[in-house]
Amino acid sequence: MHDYGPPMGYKCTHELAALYSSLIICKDTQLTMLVVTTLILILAILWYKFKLSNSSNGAPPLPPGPRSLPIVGYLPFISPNHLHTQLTDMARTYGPIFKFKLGSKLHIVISTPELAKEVVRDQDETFSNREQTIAGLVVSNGGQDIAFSNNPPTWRKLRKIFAYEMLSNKNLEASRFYRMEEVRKTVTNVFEKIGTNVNIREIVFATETRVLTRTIWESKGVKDENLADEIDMVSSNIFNLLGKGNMSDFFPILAPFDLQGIARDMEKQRDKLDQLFTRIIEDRIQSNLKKSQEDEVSQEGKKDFLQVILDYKDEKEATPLSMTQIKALLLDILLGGTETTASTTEWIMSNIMQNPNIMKRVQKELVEIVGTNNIVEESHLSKLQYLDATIKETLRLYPVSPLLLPRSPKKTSVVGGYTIPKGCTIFVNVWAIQRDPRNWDDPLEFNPERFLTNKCDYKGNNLLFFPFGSGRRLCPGIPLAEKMLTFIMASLLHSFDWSLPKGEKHDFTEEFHITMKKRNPLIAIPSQRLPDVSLYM
Ligand code: HEM
Repeated sequence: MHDYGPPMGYKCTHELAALYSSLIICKDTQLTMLVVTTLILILAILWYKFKLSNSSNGAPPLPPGPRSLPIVGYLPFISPNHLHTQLTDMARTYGPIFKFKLGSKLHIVISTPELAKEVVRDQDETFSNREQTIAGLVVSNGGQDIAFSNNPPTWRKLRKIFAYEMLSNKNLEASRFYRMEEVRKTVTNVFEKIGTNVNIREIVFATETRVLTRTIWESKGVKDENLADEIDMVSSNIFNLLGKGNMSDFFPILAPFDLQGIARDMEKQRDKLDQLFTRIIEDRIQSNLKKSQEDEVSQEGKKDFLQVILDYKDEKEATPLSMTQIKALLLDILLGGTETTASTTEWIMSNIMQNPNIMKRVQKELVEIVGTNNIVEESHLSKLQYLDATIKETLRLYPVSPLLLPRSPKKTSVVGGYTIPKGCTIFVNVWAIQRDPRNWDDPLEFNPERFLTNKCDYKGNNLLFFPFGSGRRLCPGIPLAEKMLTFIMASLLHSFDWSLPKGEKHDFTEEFHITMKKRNPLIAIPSQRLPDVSLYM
């Protein structure tokens, strides 16, 4: 029996007594409640202080010296499909820099141009490592390519060859014919489908794969459509696997079990691609041996990419590239170029179709620059300023890599006054920055006009608009991407009018895998626009 009387000043009524006895049963319970209440109070105070220290609104000034960034959440293993929007919402609560754990891995999210500058420009060297995923490491043979590499000497060498040799103006000019022929083939294919459903993403993916495969190895002779189709299929499979959330990445302790079979499936795809590449490279080495030195393949200015890579010799040591390095370059150009261009084209077309006035204006420009008794050629592209602005506006609202390719600091460093531990994962939320009302007027309005007045480019110098990244890891494929995006869009809009299937509505739902694409593919119906049918042949 415990004797707890009513508090002083209370009349002992039956109700009060009943309430009292239901709340306070014994002394031990009272003590427990006291401890629990105190704990809750302490946690509430800590949470409040923590929120304040992360809040962008009314945040107290940071004390001098780096502070530890508190963890704002432990996201359990999640499907990454909406990661960029989730992280944008979290930034509204926790401010422009916050950290959270995905599984056992620490992630830091940056959501303002000022902080992005600290990472990708001011401390570019420190933050130049990539966050390496298991699928990425498998497909790149342990990061031996450019995109997944964390080995500065190899990365530098391969990137130099990629940007200055393969994608040099001279080589891009030499491969102009393949782009022209393949884009024309696509126009003919679409013409045959007039009045029926066309999947925009699929036709662009196939066009881009054919352009790239021919640019890589078909300077003359190798015309293997099946090979291009096989590569098309393997690349799509690789992309699917790269975009899957892998438990082993978030809980490395589980990696040996490969519970989702992602590493195993990726090994299969890598081996298939490896066999295809081996076939192509060995064929070329054999045919080079047979051919005379005056052969077209080896003539200045007429080399395809494969020949450029095979002829490359290290400046100092005069050593050629290893077979693994050659394959790694082929892998990067195929993976880097197909999915990104196809997804971006689909977003551009969706936005243009949803805005009939913009469609009219793009087509009016095409009539002025190209004419209606002519076909689009690369010489027209630089004059298509309104189309260029429309592409930029799409890349602003729908950057296909909304969090860039994640980076990781080589050493512990400081960003925004906070300590950033070595080896964590950094997400630069370009999607949030490019939609932030502090950076853009009416940010959610699709308005290409803004890029006619504001002549900014996407070469990584302007951290309000950097869909291709910035700093030393900036996308090296920009010259090719820009040509292909403009050429395909100009050709599809010059040759056809486009409408949605009856009863369909525009759907802009995003889904983020390794790139951000439309959840439901854009299906559109083409109709003939040019008077002369021979312009479609
Ligand atoms: C619409 C087209 C494209 C977009 C939006 C795009 C975007 C990007 C982004 C955001 C990055 C990461 C940059 C960073 O971390 O700062 C990147 C890297 C890369 N891109 Fe692209 N890209 C496109 C087309 C291409 C093309 C056509 C190629 C090749 C022909 C390519 C090859 C690469 C490679 C190899 C990397 C890795 C660079 C490195 O890690 O050093 N990309 N791209």
